[in-house]
Amino acid sequence: MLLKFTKMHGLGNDFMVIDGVTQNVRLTPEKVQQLGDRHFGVGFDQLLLVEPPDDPDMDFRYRIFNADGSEVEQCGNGARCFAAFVLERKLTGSKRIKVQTKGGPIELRVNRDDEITVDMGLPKLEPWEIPFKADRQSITYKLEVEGRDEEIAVVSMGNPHAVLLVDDCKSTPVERLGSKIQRHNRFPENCNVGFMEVVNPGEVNLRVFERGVGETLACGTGACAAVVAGRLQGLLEPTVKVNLPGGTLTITWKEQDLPVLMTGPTTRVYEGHIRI
Ligand SMILES: N[C@@H](CCC[C@H](N)C(=O)O)C(=O)O
Repeated sequence: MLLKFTKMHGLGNDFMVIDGVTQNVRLTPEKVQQLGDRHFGVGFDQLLLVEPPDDPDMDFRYRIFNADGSEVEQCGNGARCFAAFVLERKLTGSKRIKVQTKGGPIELRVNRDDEITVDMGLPKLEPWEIPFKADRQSITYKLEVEGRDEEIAVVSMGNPHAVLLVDDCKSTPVERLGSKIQRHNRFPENCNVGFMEVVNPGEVNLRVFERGVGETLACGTGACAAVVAGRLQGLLEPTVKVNLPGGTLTITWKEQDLPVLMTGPTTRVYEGHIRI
């Protein structure tokens, strides 16, 4: 079968986006891995599949696969690309798009063609919701890594995140620490690990070691989780500029019972087709 796709990115977090509304697409984890291979396939951090919704109140179903073939609950940068994709392909004419994901519903708002705000929903903080093994909910937890206690915050943005404060993002051993925390036995479904340096209450630097991929140039849900963790620790203002290696996102989280809003750009790189 000849499969049409679009290659896109959000701040260098790159995606193969497939229209599963007008094409009949069947993917296995092995197929996703082959397509995700940067030498033998298309190459991407995540594959995004647009499908018709199961829920009549929603406009689309948005499925997300990491490059290792695992299907996951949420992808923030992907959500912005998803909105640009469905508009460009005229799968919808609406600039407010309701999307069903494995991690819960989200709403996409298109401000300008190249800048999209996503209502990422409420962050979840109870340990069982992450999931994270702990007796009770707390703002931070001690986690033993390499024989030392690291202080982490845990947040679910639909998908699981650990967030650590660091003095200097650039010199942090993101891959070494990230891979240990990601697979720590207190995270039964593994997690994405963010290393956040607070520049001032309105700006942070962030690097994220993503589950199923490794360090990426940007992680939208990671940026949301970092701002939630920083706000809960009294370090950040309601709106924060999050500088990632691939560029900057604006994250707003005003209050506990309000959703997290993420604003940032999307880029279409090329369109292609591949025999699968
Ligand atoms: N790049 C993403 C997150 C993708 C999913 C993540 N790796 C996971 O396994 O949960 C983003 O922009 O949020």
